[in-house]
Amino acid sequence: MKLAMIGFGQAGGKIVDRFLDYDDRTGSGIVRAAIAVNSAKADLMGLDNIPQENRVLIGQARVKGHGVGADNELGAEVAEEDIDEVQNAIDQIPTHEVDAFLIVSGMGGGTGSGGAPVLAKHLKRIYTIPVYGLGVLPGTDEGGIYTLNAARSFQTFVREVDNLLVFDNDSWRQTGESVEGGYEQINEEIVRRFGILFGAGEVGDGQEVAESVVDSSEIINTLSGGGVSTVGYASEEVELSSGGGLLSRFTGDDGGSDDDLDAANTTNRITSLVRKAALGRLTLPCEIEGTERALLVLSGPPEYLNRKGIERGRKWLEEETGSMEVRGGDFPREEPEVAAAILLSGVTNVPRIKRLQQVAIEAQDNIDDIQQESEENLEELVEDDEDELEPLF
Ligand SMILES: Nc1nc2c(ncn2[C@@H]2O[C@H](COP(=O)(O)OP(=O)(O)OP(=O)(O)O)[C@@H](O)[C@H]2O)c(=O)[nH]1
Repeated sequence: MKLAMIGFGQAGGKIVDRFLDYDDRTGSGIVRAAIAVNSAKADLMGLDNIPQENRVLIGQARVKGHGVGADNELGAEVAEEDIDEVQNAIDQIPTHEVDAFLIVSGMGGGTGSGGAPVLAKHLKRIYTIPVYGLGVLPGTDEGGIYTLNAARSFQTFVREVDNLLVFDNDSWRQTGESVEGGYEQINEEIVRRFGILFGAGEVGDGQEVAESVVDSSEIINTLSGGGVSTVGYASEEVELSSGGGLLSRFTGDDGGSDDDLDAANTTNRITSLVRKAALGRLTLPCEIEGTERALLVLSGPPEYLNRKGIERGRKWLEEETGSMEVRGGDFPREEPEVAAAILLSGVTNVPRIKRLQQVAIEAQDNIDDIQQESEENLEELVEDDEDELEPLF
């Protein structure tokens, strides 16, 4: 699947930068275009791979290239004011060659969390291709303002995009390690998981064609219907065999039984990887039961992939999620590992989101209280005034 990626804010820019590096390393060809948007000049300068001409500085008139300092209302305002600058950069992209937009952003800061939903709304008005979001939730130890920004922005972002893929920094830091210390690893995890998913179907010249190919339309169908998505992943190292495939490693006389054993091993490996991926750490931890749609992608050397394994994995996912819309296919790659990536789309039972919604409600209540208080004060003042004025009439 070919994507136009737009990294909004520092986290978004760094992750898109990393996607370009991933594309380079793996030849997966998913990033058709990459743009970084930020209100902080230094963050744009710190990027390695996004071309200079695709780095857009917004809000210069307001914040002079210094960032919005975690003020996400200001982030949204400068995005709205300078949306034409962003559009100018997007105009340079051959959008007819792109299957979807992916707006990547941290939800805790000011620029990305404020600006990403503004851009999503803008793109949806102009283009007919899907606009997806990849939102990164802050660590809970990062402080109230980050949580509050994420709580506010999440609701808006999920409403504006066709689907919001979520990665929760909080559940990914190592114990005792600050989130900042772990960004390198975290970002690698993000590009690996989303890279395999979006990379499926992008079979390059000379690559094996998958037995049951996952193509862009299957990814789009899984993401259609909106809501929030999470991704599971598990992998196992295997030996890359040259030419003769896996069978060449068996030397028994009875070729037939080796064949059976081989197929059974392959099937078992796939089904256990699917379970590990779905029940292990998800990019956004949640109950998988109640998921609306799912997509299973099995990647690895073709001799380690088989239709039976994928079919069993798919059936198991149907039972576990209760969804009747579980798609599956393979993604042959000459890498010494077999990996299962599972996209769970339209997840409903997500404790982290419930907590964030609670924060948003409490913040709203506080605002209501403050407003109510000031209205009461105002009424009192008016009444006092009236009391005072009464004798005059
Ligand atoms: N996964 C990941 N998260 C990051 C990274 N950098 C920052 N974050 C997270 O993103 C949030 C901060 O957002 P940033 O993108 O730095 O902020 P911004 O959108 O540039 O906004 P301002 O700096 O306030 O102008 C925090 O919650 C961090 O945890 C990164 O490289 N990877």
